[in-house]
Amino acid sequence: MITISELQKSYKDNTVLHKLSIEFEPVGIDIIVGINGSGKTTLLNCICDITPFESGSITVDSIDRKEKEAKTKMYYIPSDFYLPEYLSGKEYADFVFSRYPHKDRDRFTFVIRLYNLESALHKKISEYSYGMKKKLQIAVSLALDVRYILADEVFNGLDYESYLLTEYLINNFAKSRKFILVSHNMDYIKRNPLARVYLLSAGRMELVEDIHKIEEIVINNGELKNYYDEIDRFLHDHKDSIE
Ligand SMILES: Nc1ncnc2c1ncn2[C@@H]1O[C@H](COP(=O)(O)OP(=O)(O)OP(=O)(O)O)[C@@H](O)[C@H]1O
Repeated sequence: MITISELQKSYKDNTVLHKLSIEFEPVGIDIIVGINGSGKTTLLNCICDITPFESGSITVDSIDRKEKEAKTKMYYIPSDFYLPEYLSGKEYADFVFSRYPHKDRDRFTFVIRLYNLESALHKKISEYSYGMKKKLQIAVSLALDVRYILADEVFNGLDYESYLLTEYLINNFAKSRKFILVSHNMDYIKRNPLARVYLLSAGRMELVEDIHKIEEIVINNGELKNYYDEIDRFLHDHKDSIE
């Protein structure tokens, strides 16, 4: 279980996470939604010890997140990732695998084949498209025997077939591990009612009991309602020149 307790994180005077407490169970899929800038990436970065925080604690299966043992229980696929472009896909995978005690190379080969990346594996990452880089990272993550896979907008950049394939992989691999996904993909959220959905807002997280209310919550929590009203007023007051 990943246990976050009273997590407080600010950037200068901008408090992003405010005494946030949450527990992520060790299997299944948890999805974090929230408006832009609500702190979703910051939260994942705090869990993976990429970003320091002022107070509170984060443990991974009761081990402090800073311990090596905690880090080898997690793998993180960030939304903005910088892969070493001078390596081939295979060299990159081997590099990641060397840092984790337990992995299954057959699983890696299997997922790479599903993604049609076998021949690309020997090419330099600099020749990969964004979607190919994403698939490489997903294949690496699924090959690792890690309990927790954290991913920021994992479906971005995938074509529709690859998206459906990735959804199927995640749903099935989640039977024995945990995926913590930051996603704005409402299609995915609606298609996977067993996933738990959390809304991050004003520095805190709450479970969304009824996912059909997400749109309503986002509209009311953010500026969207005001923007809708502004658009209506603007179109009422300004004649559209195309008419
Ligand atoms: N390195 C940083 N220095 C200063 N402020 C930062 C830094 N990183 C993030 N922030 C601020 O922290 C807040 C949360 O940012 P974060 O990227 O965690 O949000 P997010 O929910 O992931 O947003 P998005 O949906 O746009 O990806 C924002 O106000 C952002 O401007």
